Amino acid sequence: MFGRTPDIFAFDANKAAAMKIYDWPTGPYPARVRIALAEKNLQSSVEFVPVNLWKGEHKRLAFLARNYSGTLPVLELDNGICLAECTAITVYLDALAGEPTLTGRTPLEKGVIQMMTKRAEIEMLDAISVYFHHATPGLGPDVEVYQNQEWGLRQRDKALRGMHYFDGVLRKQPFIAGDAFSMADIAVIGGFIFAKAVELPIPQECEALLTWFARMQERPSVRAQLAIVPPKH
Ligand SMILES: N[C@@H](CCC(=O)N[C@@H](CS(=O)(=O)O)C(=O)NCC(=O)O)C(=O)O
Repeated sequence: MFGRTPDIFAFDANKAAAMKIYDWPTGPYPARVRIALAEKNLQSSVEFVPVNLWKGEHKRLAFLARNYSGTLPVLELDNGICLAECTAITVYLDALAGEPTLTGRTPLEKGVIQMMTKRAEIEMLDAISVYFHHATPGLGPDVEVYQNQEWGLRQRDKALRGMHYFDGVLRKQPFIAGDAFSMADIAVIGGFIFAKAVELPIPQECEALLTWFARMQERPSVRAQLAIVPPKH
């Protein structure tokens, strides 16, 4: 049905060195892919190409040709194929190098990790992003061409509810999707990064969530990402 596996699935260390990631080093979503790359020991296989969000470079035709949605990050393969969307990029990277360690090995693990990653986006990360773009100056007036403060504030409140939800999850299990670290944990870490960037505090009563985040920072991949100094824009 699918015929020959396309080249993009044939991992070749030399070819992989030609992979490019278009991103902003300290962006919350790009952080998800950077952490995944570190977890898979693939950082040396990619070239990072900065895209200045504050100048609206991600909304210019040249970039939109790489990602219709005009968001970062984008993974560009040496054959020109561009993968956008953090979850999709992580699934690709996890399958590219060795055994899957981030997206699940069994059908159930894969399903639960996908569900909890999407829930982390819907209930926390994306909600904070909407708050940032609609209820704060965001990327500035030249980029934020439409804002709806009420919608932004509603999404901020949704994110706070989401933090309580994940706190409840982590009172019953050590990681977001169960007994092992996964792509779902990385998505919630992205939520923490965005929450810090917009100065939205994690409620102090979310003790399990805060304890989990402290534990996540023991991972070299996470510690390294949080140590990146934001470049001037
Ligand atoms: N669904 C996308 C969302 C990506 C996203 O929103 N990225 C931010 C980058 S960052 O804010 O995390 O640095 C962006 O491009 N924002 C620009 C914009 O929304 O105009 C994904 O999962 O990759």
